[in-house]
This record gives sequence, structure tokens and C-alpha cells, in this order.
Amino acid sequence: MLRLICTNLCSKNVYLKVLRYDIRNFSSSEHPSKIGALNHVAVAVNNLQKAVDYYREALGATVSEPQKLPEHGVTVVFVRLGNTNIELLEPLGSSSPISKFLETNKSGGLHHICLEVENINSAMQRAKSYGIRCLTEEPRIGAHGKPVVFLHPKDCNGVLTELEQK
Ligand SMILES: C[C@@H](C(=O)O)C(=O)SCCNC(=O)CCNC(=O)[C@H](O)C(C)(C)COP(=O)(O)OP(=O)(O)OC[C@H]1O[C@@H](n2cnc3c(N)ncnc32)[C@H](O)[C@@H]1OP(=O)(O)O
Repeated sequence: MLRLICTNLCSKNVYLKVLRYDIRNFSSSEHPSKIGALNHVAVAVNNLQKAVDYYREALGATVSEPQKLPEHGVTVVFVRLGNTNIELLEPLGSSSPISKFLETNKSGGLHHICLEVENINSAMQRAKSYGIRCLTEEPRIGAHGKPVVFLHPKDCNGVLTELEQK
């Protein structure tokens, strides 16, 4: 039994070393796990309409139509900024992660950043090999209809981080 555990631990460590070596020595700097552009910064809000009015009227921004995503427990609106977006998040349903966030951040606030990656599975593998916790085992489909995964804020300098496949 002990031998089996040692063998497994050993092979896992060897695998992680090989993976990190592969990432570091990839011939091009464009490894498919590498992060690219900032897709959006997400802001949790108590009142979506009020937030939309602020961005549209007070700041003159172009704002998308609200999109309900019950599987994520949110209603989202995108504020278009040219080369990136602000994603407004309002809680939807009783178990929304945004409700919990708003309990401790009563006026709303910055909720997460979303970074683009070329290959989500490769990016997850890379993050995991450095001990970063992925919040789901498999990618899910996000607000843009593309695979996404969230990384634990405690492993990302206190910033909840979403990776989205381009
Ligand atoms: C549609 C999609 C898309 O864009 O494509 C979306 O946006 S969906 C957007 C909504 N979906 C998600 O957020 C999914 C990923 N989020 C989660 O799995 C969860 O919300 C967690 C981030 C793991 C937090 O979980 P939970 O609320 O149960 O834990 P908790 O409240 O006890 O918090 C644990 C610790 O993490 C901190 N914490 C919680 N939320 C945080 C956040 N957004 N940013 C930074 N830190 C955060 C808390 O302050 C606490 O720190 P202390 O221990 O120091 O007090």
C-alpha cells in the first residue's frame, strides 16, 4: 500500500515537472495555456437598471440588453468599452453567488476579472500544476457562450479570476 502511494506521488510529481518544463520551454511564447486579453471586469450590483442608467446616461456608454443566466445565478449586462467590457452582475435566484457577495459588499463592488485563453483545458492544467484551485472540475459555458472556469480568489492575490476560451 505504502509503495503504491509512493509510486503515485512520485509519478504525479514527475508529471507536474514535465508539464512545467513543457510550458517553460514551449518553442513559441504563445503557449495555448497563456493568458491573452482582458475580456471583462465584473461588477456586482444591487439594482441592474440603476447601474445601466449610470453607465448609459451619466457616462454615455453603449450597453447591451440584460441576459438572464439561471445556471450561473446572474443577470448580466455588458458595458462596451472598445477593447474590453464591464460586466454588470445582478443576483438571479435564491442561491446566487452574487447575493452572498452583496451581503458583505453592501453597495456592490468589483467581483472578478475575466482573462482570455486560447485553450481552457490547457490553462486549467497549467494553473492546477501551480496549486491554483479551479472552482469547477470541468469548464462551464459562460456569458459569451464559450467555455469558462473560475479560479479561487485566495490563490489569485485576492481576485476571483475567470478564464474564458477565445
Ligand atoms: C456568467 C459568468 C460569466 O461571466 O461568464 C459569470 O460571471 S457568473 C458570476 C457568478 N459566479 C461565480 O462567482 C462562480 C465562482 N464563485 C464561487 O465559486 C464562489 O463565489 C467563491 C468565489 C468560491 C466564494 O465562495 P463562497 O461565497 O461560498 O465563500 P465565502 O463567501 O465564504 O468566501 C470565501 C473567501 O473568499 C472571499 N471572496 C468571496 N468572493 C470573492 C470575490 N468575488 N473576490 C474576492 N474574494 C472573494 C471571501 O471574502 C472570503 O474571504 P475571507 O475568508 O478572507 O473572509
